[in-house]
Amino acid sequence: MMLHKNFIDGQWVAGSGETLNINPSDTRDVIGRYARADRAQAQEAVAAARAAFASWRSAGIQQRHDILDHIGTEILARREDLGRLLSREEGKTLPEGIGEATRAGMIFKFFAGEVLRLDGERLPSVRPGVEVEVSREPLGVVAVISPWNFPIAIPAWKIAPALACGNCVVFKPAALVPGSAWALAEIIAHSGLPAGVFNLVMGSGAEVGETLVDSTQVDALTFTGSNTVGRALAPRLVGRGARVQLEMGGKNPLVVLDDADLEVAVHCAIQGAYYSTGQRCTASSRLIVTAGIHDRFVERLVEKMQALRVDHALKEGSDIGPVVDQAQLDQDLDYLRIGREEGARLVCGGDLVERETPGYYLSPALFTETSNAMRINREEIFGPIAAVIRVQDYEEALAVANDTEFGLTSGIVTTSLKHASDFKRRAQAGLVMVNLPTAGVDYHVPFGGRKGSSFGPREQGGYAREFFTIVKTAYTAS
Ligand SMILES: NC(=O)C1=CN([C@@H]2O[C@H](COP(=O)(O)OP(=O)(O)OC[C@H]3O[C@@H](n4cnc5c(N)ncnc54)[C@H](O)[C@@H]3O)[C@@H](O)[C@H]2O)C=CC1
Ligand SMILES: O=C(O)CCC(=O)C(=O)O
Repeated sequence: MMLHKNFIDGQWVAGSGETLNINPSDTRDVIGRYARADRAQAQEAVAAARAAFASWRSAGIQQRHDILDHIGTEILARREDLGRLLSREEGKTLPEGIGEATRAGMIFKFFAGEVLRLDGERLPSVRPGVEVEVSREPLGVVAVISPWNFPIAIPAWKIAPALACGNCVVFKPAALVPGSAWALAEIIAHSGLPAGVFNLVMGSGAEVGETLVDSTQVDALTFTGSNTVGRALAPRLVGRGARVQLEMGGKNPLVVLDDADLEVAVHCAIQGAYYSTGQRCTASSRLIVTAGIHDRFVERLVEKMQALRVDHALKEGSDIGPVVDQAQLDQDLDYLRIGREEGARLVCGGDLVERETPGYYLSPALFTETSNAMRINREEIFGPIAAVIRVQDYEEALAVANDTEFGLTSGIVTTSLKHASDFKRRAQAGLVMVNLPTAGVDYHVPFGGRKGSSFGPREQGGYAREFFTIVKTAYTAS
């Protein structure tokens, strides 16, 4: 089996060890061998990025555009294969895997266009005879640390804007999903980028991640992952004057009001809570339902949940793939136990399921009779588990929705324009969804949360430039 190497300074290099990635739908299926970088290699990658910066920052915008556009074209041309690899490695279903690969291609295309749109401003000065220009410059070396749940889209929405703005990149993917990261790196490696502008170092957070965080040659870190890790890393970067952007967890509410269209409400709950095995930071884990529709909603939701097919991610007809690995499955099972101990009623699912292939299969679970104070409603579970909270009216629903330390996405299902408009104004979240699932976002508009979910400027869309560039104000006597 071929060893997939790290990519440093334009060269493919073996690491100090190897990682095997395993298919969570069939644990007998070893997908590949991936080089594991150590601290020294992480430092070499940073040094290569630093050395490449001077020329890349001044590379013409046509060259930058063409390279990013080419990467996007390649990803789109290979989206079926990339999607298949992604689904095999991460466990989301094949349509979801191909959808994610497509999104990654679109992201590179979008940021190719952004290269041409990185504008500045020219203003009159308050002093006669002076002109003011405001321009944007790249930061330097950007470290990209990404999680396992979106193995190609999240790296794409960090790497593409970083390069578009003229930065060099050192990319450390999650150890569970090196395959998608390597495939993306291979496409980037063949795109005509000068050596050192993009580097891949696969390895552990403790070794490679920590080295990037503490390297004085790294100017910025863009991180997506757990709240615990993100919160711990941020002060270290800020302390040495580096920039940091964090996207972390969510405990996203979906409010369902009495006047909701029942089918829309159930569709949003199923999509938001259980698709992608609930392993999305945008997942709806709290279903906040007013009393008049509560019983009908629960009954219809359970009916639909029972029809969901949990099976091998690559099998046709699978709605929900496996949980990503044993550790995440243990975490999910722990929360199922905690929910029961807290007095919540498990009305559906939560069972380990046996399929033809040995995998981490868990049936989607629904708790009812829960309160917002319970741990299952306060902590991010990151699995196919949701809880219904019964409320009396819209005001209570809104208060419960906002009563969380997180603030990534917040959804409402209603036919009332008044309540929808009010919710858009008062939901304490970075993203608000009306009659749509809380998960599933566009690639050309800002993405990010409030409170404990995010830190720093938004990702994606034109707003990404706020993080990946630094502003300069120049005064000229005319
Ligand atoms: N909000 C989100 O998008 C995500 C949330 N999670 C949550 O986090 C839990 C654990 O998942 P993990 O993938 O292990 O998340 P994690 O936060 O441990 O890992 C995310 C990334 O950070 C790296 N990392 C870990 N420790 C580091 C350190 N000390 N220094 C630098 N880099 C470090 C990891 O190698 C990975 O690339 C999940 O069960 C879930 O609750 C996980 C993935 C995504
Ligand atoms: O829901 C989406 O489309 C994005 C989710 C996401 O970024 C995440 O789970 O990390």
